Amino acid sequence: MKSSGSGSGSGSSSSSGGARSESDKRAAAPPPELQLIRDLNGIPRLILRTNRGASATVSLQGGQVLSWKTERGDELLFLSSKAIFDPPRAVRGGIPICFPQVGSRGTLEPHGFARNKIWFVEKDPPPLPGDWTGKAHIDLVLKPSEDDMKKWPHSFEFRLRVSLAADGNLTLTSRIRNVDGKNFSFSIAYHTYFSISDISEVRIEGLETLDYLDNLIQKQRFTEQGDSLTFESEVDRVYLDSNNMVAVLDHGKKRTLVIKKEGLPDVVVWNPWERKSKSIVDLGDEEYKQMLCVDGAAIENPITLKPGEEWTGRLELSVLPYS
Ligand SMILES: O=P(O)(O)OC[C@H]1O[C@H](O)[C@H](O)[C@@H](O)[C@@H]1O
Repeated sequence: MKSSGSGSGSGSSSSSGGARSESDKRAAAPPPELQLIRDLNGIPRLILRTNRGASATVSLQGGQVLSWKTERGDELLFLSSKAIFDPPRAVRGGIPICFPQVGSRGTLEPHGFARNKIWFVEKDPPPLPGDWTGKAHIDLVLKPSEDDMKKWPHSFEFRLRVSLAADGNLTLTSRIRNVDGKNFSFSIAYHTYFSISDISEVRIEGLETLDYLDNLIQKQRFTEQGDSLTFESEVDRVYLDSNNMVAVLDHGKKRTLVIKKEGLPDVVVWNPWERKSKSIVDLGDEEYKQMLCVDGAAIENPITLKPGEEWTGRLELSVLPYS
C-alpha cells in the first residue's frame, strides 16, 4: 500500500508574501492520503484522497472501487441504495471487475470469480512503467485459490493499481500475468456504474457506426446507426473495437464523464430499465434512472497469454463540465 507524494514541489519557494498562485498553494499542501476503514462485515476499504479533496474508495472485496468523488464532493459512481454487503457477493454499483469471464460467455459464474474474491494489498509490486508522480495509489493483487483452480485451472497473478491524480482523474491499471506452464485465455470488463441525473437526460458519444452484439437478442450483431446513443428502454450491448475514448454526456448534472482506455477494445453498455430492475434484488425499482453502466472491456476476442507473458489494460475516468 502506498501513497505517492505530489512531486518535488518545484517552484514552491518562489512566493515571497503577496498572493500565492494556485500551483504554489498546491505544492505546499500535504501529500495525498490513504485511509483504511472497514465496512460492516469487517472487509477493509481504502480511501484515496488528493490534496484538493477528490477521493476514491476501494474495497478489498472484489478489488472493487465503490466511490469516486470530485473535490466538490460530487459522487460520480452509482451505488444502489439496496446494495447488499455480504461477501462473497459483489456489491451493486461502483466498478466490479469481471474476470476471467464477462457475462455468461463461458462456463464460470456470471462475470467470473474475481469480483467475488478478497484481494490483497501488495506493498511492493513489480514496477509499473509510466509517470505516477502526484498520484495517490494503491496496489492490489489476486492469485487463484485451490477452489478457483478447480473451476478455472490456470495459474495467474492479477495486479490492480487504483490511482487518483491531483486533478481527480481515476485510473485503474490491470496487469495479468500467466504464471502457469500452459497458455490461457480470458475476458475482462471494468463494469463501471456511473451515477447520472436521469437516464432520459444522458447520451453516449464515441460508439457511433460501431458494430455491437445485442445481449437481449441472442448476442446478434448489429451496426449502430444513430449520432449518439440515448435511452428509451433496456439496453445490454457489447460495442466492438471502439475508439479509446467514449463520453457520457449528462445534461441534467451538467457534466461529461470521459472514459479513456487502453488494451480494452470493447465497450459494454447496460441499463436494465424498469422490468429487469424489479427482478434484481439489490437494485431499487426506480434506480435504473440514476445509473448507467459503460464498461471498458475485452470480450469479443479473449486475450491469450503464453507462460510468463503479461497483459496490461488501463481505464482512465475523468469529468468535465458539460458544454
Ligand atoms: O447482475 P450482474 O451479474 O452484476 O450483471 C449485471 C449486468 O452486467 C452486464 O452489463 C451484462 O451485460 C448484463 O447482461 C448484466 O445483466
